[in-house]
Amino acid sequence: MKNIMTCIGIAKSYGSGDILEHVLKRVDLEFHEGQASVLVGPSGSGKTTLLSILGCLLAPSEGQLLITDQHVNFTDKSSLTEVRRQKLGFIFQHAQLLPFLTIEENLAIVGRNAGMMEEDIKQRLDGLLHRLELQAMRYKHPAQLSGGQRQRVAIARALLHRPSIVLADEPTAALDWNTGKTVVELLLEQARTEQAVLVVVTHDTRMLPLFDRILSIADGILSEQEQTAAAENIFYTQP
Ligand SMILES: Nc1ncnc2c1ncn2[C@@H]1O[C@H](COP(=O)(O)OP(=O)(O)OP(=O)(O)O)[C@@H](O)[C@H]1O
Repeated sequence: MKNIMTCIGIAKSYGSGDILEHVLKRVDLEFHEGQASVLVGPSGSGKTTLLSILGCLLAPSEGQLLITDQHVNFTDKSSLTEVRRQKLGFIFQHAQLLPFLTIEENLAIVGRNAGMMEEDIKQRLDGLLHRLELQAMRYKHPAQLSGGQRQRVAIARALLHRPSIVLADEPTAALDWNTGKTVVELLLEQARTEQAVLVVVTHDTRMLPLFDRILSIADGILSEQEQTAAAENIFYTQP
């Protein structure tokens, strides 16, 4: 399996002097194409911090991030924007669609930012709207959609430009369990179809068995749990 993203000795601290907080101590990780990881840990353990570094939104204090064998230069703003537009897709807790644009326009803008041809954008849009059962929403505005429908649009938007990495921060936190599970299943299915690396932060341990690997952060240290053992542990310990 092709290696898409590598963290080498990534550390992150906030503050300075006596109030220096070491949120991530040393993260060494590889992500392979088509691999879906879930990132868990207590509140404040550094999940969003790590996801932000992987998404080239936040510079690490130490270490290197490689995306498709290229070192990410966190001091070069224009190359960071280029990496984000070409290689990354994001999904947040709230879909964060542009309210004054239709669903079609919200999606097309991502393709244009990535430099795709209009014909390619149209074909890609048609395909994703069909796969995510959103055709009827095409000319509607975000406010006319339910929370689950908006998150399905957010999945389409994250995938439109064929990114090699898709990052999702609490994508189901604003949804009920059934809608949230459907959204995560769709996200997993679509990311696997596209052979993209998927990393999802969630507090919902019921989602864990759906993923290929479970990454857990505690006290600044990231560890990987065996999928079967972790899933069994969670099922037996849940109230
Ligand atoms: N910009 C910042 N400046 C200073 N400290 C920060 C900043 N961002 C995060 N932190 C601190 O870093 C720690 C980790 O925060 P982070 O948001 O990454 O955790 P998290 O695991 O995603 O938490 P949650 O599950 O509650 O969303 C917290 O103690 C937080 O207060």
